[in-house]
Amino acid sequence: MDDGERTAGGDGRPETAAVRVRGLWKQFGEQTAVAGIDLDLPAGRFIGLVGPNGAGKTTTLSMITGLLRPDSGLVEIGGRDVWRDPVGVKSRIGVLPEGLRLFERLTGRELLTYMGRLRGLPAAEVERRCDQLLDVLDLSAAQHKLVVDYSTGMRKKTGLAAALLHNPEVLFLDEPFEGVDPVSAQTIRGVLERYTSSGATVVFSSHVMELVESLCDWVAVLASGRIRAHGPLAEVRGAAPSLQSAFLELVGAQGNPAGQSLDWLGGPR
Ligand SMILES: Nc1ncnc2c1ncn2[C@@H]1O[C@H](COP(=O)(O)OP(=O)(O)OP(=O)(O)O)[C@@H](O)[C@H]1O
Repeated sequence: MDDGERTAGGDGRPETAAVRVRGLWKQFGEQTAVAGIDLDLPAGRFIGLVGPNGAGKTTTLSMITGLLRPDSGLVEIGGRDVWRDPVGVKSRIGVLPEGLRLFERLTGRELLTYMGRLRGLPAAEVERRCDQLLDVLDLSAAQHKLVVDYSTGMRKKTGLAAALLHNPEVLFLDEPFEGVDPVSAQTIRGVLERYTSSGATVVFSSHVMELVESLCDWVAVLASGRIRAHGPLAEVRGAAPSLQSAFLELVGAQGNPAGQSLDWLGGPR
């Protein structure tokens, strides 16, 4: 796509690219983590970035969101270059990174208030949005507890609230459901579905195919630092019975033959 703005959705929907990636490359010493990615992520979609462990998902998302400088390549969000206009881009995106670090000695409420003020929102608006987010994410009862005492799920939900406070156009989430119980997962899911139904874009990485299949309407499959397939979910799944089977075929996973070398396991003790 030369202008990078209109892309064919593949399911009959003409689409605007929320994120445009060209020739993205990252090397760590001898290890090529991301090997030349070209991708247009359509706006208003629930997008899953899937791939096996070590495929390059976190590295890709970190480069797209301006957290890690690529060796080469271009990333544009809403038509703005992430590395030439970092402030312009960062005001329009929300990020829930992997291994999220929060200020442990603030309460959940204080943390969100701080983030909202950093984003330049007026104090009254921050308070209003904090009330609503804490309520919707079931964090109201814990809002005056220190973050250091929060569980994994509470941390993810706090991170999500912080990423949503300024009402970004695109939300990037690295493994948002990892370590989250089914109740919290359902809550997070509801918030994200509501967010995308208003025309915003969610991009999240995961290796849990069932989750991606049930949430996303558009997927990109990454393996060994390269895009193996991308497009509307139904198109990527093709004739395969599930995204999981399509994924295994795409990433060429023969795997280890079910641990056949573990001849001692389960034998006489
Ligand atoms: N800072 C780093 N230094 C050296 N190698 C790195 C670094 N970050 C990532 N890598 C390597 O780059 C490759 C891609 O890693 P990345 O974390 O992006 O994969 P991933 O798809 O997010 O994996 P996972 O699903 O296991 O989180 C891996 O081989 C990893 O070991």
